[in-house]
Amino acid sequence: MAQLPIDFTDMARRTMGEERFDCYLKAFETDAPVSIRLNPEKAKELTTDGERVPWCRNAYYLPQRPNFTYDPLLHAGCYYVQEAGSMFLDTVMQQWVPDAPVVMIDFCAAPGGKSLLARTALAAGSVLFSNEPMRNRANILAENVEKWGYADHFVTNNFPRDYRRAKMIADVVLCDVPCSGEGMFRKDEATIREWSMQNVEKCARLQREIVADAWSCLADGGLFIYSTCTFNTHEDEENIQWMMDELGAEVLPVKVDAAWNITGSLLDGFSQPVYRFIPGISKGEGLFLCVLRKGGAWQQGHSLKSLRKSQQNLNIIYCPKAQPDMVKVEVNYQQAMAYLRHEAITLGADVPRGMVGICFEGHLLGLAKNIGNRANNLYPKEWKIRTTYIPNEYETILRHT
Ligand SMILES: C[S@@+](CC[C@H](N)C(=O)[O-])C[C@H]1O[C@@H](n2cnc3c(N)ncnc32)[C@H](O)[C@@H]1O
Repeated sequence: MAQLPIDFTDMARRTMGEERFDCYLKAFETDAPVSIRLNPEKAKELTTDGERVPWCRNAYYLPQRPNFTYDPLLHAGCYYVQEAGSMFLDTVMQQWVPDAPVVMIDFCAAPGGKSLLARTALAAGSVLFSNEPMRNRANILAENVEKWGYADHFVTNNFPRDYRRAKMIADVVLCDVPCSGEGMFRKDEATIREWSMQNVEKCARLQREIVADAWSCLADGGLFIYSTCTFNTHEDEENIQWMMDELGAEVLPVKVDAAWNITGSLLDGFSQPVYRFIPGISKGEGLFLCVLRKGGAWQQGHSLKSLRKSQQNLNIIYCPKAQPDMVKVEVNYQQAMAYLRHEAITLGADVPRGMVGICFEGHLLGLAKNIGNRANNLYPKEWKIRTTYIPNEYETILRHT
């Protein structure tokens, strides 16, 4: 592992305290836990035997990291591989998001883990806009959203200021802001090399810019969820203090279980409820999260009414489409992998010509045009898996209930 920067260890030891910091360092001697979240709309008959992630519905730790690329059910959107700490969002959504149709915007959404979780947790009739300003990352987000397959889930490629200019209004806003990534050090060595005190300060400034634009899109009485995957108080507590002072935000508490070992405020003199998952202390990688509310009375349905007009000014790169009626064809594991590699596949002689849906274990992978002696593969080229090796046997990650 790359050496942790001395400025980081000095600061983290000071803010976390000696005992916590030692637990955190010890975490580097073990691998990061692997966890997945099932899609309740698609994986109805599926489960897995791992230990449950206690703060999130439908979520499990796996005993080891399988090669997910070789599982067609991942590509079918039956589950998503997500770091467990990030799944704390589910507890927050259950406690604070109204059980009524709402508009939600996730301003920094790629690759999409929190957006997919949020879409699953929102009440029917809600609309979620998942935004990502970097085009290549927005395309990955759109792929994940399409595979997850919920109605009323849009992907945009804008900056938060474009939403402000479009006068978009949401009941719930999530800003999982770009950060210095201290919580990812165990999982991703590149974040260690990129870390510097200057970068922490640069991130803290950018985060305030994003938050200010996002805040202007929040309805009166609306909820604002701020999160980072870093531990330093400049990007965390100090930004929350700034939101309270400059934007008039009120911080809301979240009921948590003591067994989750969540760490609260690490800033002297700051006693608002904030929630930190520190590797070695909570079972996951790093997360900082705080829930805030805008003043004023929330009016149900108000934001949905103004949506049509404001969304015209956004760069929507994906909107959900209804699946056309078609014949579904079940394929075996080798055929499924060939299909996902964008190769032509041959279907049975009894399969009718024309557009067919290719399914693995009953789950749709995508479309093909059957022309008789072969089927033209219509799986999106950008999604194709690039592995040349395919295991002979299907190693299942999920099992039927
Ligand atoms: C921590 S990641 C988000 C992870 C995501 N929420 C998830 O759960 O998969 C932060 C994202 O913010 C994006 N970003 C960078 N600059 C931004 C800006 N000015 N406004 C909004 N998002 C930005 C990054 O490209 C990155 O995809």
